[in-house]
Amino acid sequence: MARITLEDLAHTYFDPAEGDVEWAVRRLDLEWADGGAFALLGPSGCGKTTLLNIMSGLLRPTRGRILFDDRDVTGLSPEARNIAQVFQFPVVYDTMSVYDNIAFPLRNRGMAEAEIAPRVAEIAELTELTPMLRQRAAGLTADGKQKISLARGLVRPDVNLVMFDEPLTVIDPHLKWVLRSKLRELHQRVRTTMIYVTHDQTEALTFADQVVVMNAGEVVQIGTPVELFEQPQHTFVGHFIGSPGMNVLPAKIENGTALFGGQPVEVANPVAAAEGVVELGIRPEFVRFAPTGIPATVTNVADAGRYRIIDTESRGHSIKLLVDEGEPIPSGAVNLGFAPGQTRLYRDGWLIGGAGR
Ligand SMILES: Nc1ncnc2c1ncn2[C@@H]1O[C@H](COP(=O)(O)OP(=O)(O)OP(=O)(O)O)[C@@H](O)[C@H]1O
Repeated sequence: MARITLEDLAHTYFDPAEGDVEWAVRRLDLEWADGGAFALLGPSGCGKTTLLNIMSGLLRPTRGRILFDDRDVTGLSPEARNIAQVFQFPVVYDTMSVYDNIAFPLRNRGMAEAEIAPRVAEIAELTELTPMLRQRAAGLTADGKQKISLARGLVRPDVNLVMFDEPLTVIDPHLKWVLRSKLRELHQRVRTTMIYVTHDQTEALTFADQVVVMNAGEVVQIGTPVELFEQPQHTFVGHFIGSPGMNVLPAKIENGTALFGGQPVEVANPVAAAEGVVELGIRPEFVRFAPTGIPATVTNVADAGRYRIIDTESRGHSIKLLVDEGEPIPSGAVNLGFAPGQTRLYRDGWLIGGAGR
């Protein structure tokens, strides 16, 4: 196990000497605590795989250093870093048995057969492979083969880090749910530093204690699932996490007061020192129908099981809110109230007075 530090890291696939090049990962300082369960979450193309390959040693960063505890590993090969990686698609030896596939990384490191057997048995149990241990891997379904990859990634007790790169892509939906909880349970048992890379918020939020959210080559927030939900430091986080995501509305600050459509709105973050055009963020969970407030019109009602998602329009802007099952929904002209403790202002995407900028 190790604490992983990324120091002043940046990467471009182009020649930086050419000047104004595109950066796949922009300047980054990040520490992954020893033994933590992390997720790296962001949309396609935001730089997750680039960062993962830099940490595993497949890619040398254009700038910066990678430390495992206090050891600089920037120039070390993947093998020398002693990490395990599970990829999106199964990597298995078809001609070997399931048992031999799982035992492979242990044999490779010279572990005695007497020690290998209980370790393989334990990991096979966790990944539900026990009944197939004697079968040849070739006979398994895509699900089964990916479970072997997961088991192989998890079997070595001495690794510095286990990285999962969208590992559940080929797994069927029911098993996905089972494996997600199993991975979390497994982390709690072994406490190896684990990083789970995904674009799926449910996978990230179920697995991780700390989620690192990336957008456009940049880390926009690191936080617990609750922090990301309750205190988004960037409008991207508000919008990307949550279903539906945070409402982001144009607003202004005049004489220390936040205004939406010219109407004063009470907000949670300090805005007295700011002035001018900003964005107002409020999650649908914290918008209510109210006797007075922001005038709006209901445009759509969608049933989402225990609650409904209401679309409204106010001064040409869409505002969503959630209403519990059984609660009445007014029609025609309505008024909306924003919970003041959950209404925040952002400038250029970043929370005003927040930690980001
Ligand atoms: N070999 C490459 N050459 C040039 N540009 C690349 C290369 N690999 C990635 N990129 C670019 O770097 C940026 C980050 O890509 P990266 O694959 O790291 O993102 P990602 O978040 O992992 O996306 P995905 O989930 O789709 O794999 C993107 O703009 C991508 O087009």
